[in-house]
Amino acid sequence: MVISGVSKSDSLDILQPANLTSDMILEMEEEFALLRNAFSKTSITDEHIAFLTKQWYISVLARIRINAFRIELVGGLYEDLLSSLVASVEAEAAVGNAVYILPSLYNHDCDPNAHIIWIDNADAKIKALRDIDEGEELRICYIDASMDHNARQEILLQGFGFQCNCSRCLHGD
Ligand SMILES: C[S@@+](CC[C@H](N)C(=O)[O-])C[C@H]1O[C@@H](n2cnc3c(N)ncnc32)[C@H](O)[C@@H]1O
Repeated sequence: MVISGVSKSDSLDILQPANLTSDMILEMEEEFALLRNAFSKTSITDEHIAFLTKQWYISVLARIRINAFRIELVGGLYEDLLSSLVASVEAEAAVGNAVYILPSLYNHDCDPNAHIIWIDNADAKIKALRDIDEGEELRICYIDASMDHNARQEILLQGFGFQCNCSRCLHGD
């Protein structure tokens, strides 16, 4: 999970690539003001909430965005789940977003060997998509892997802030 490090000035870009409208910025500012206001009404001293700056809030939202999973509950056969790769499922199917400690550690691969699934409840389970060698890193796919090389690179860079080092991308596929 990306939880440490100094937030970069481009956090805001990673937060909502391409779609960051002035309304959304306004909404974030309102949420931040609400949060600060809530703290200021408690007996917590200013010194203890000195960390609570707008930049801190934005960096937290950015980290949540990078690490969060869109939960799509799937009932039915285990085998059917293979067809429901993360980003290919319609947004309407999502029941919420969540950050999980362990699943947040999985790196992305455009040819993943594992997939996070939700069956009946919000407990995240990992399903192998093929035989996995001992010691092989488990990697999931953050996006729709059926897109072409350039489209995947762009989404991963703009949306998740990294240049993909998976074998498929390194081979220009
Ligand atoms: C959800 S975290 C995954 C865990 C992260 N590697 C860690 O150690 O905390 C996502 C971050 O991992 C890195 N990452 C994941 N998949 C990657 C990939 N295929 N190529 C390069 N960096 C990747 C990027 O820095 C990305 O922002």
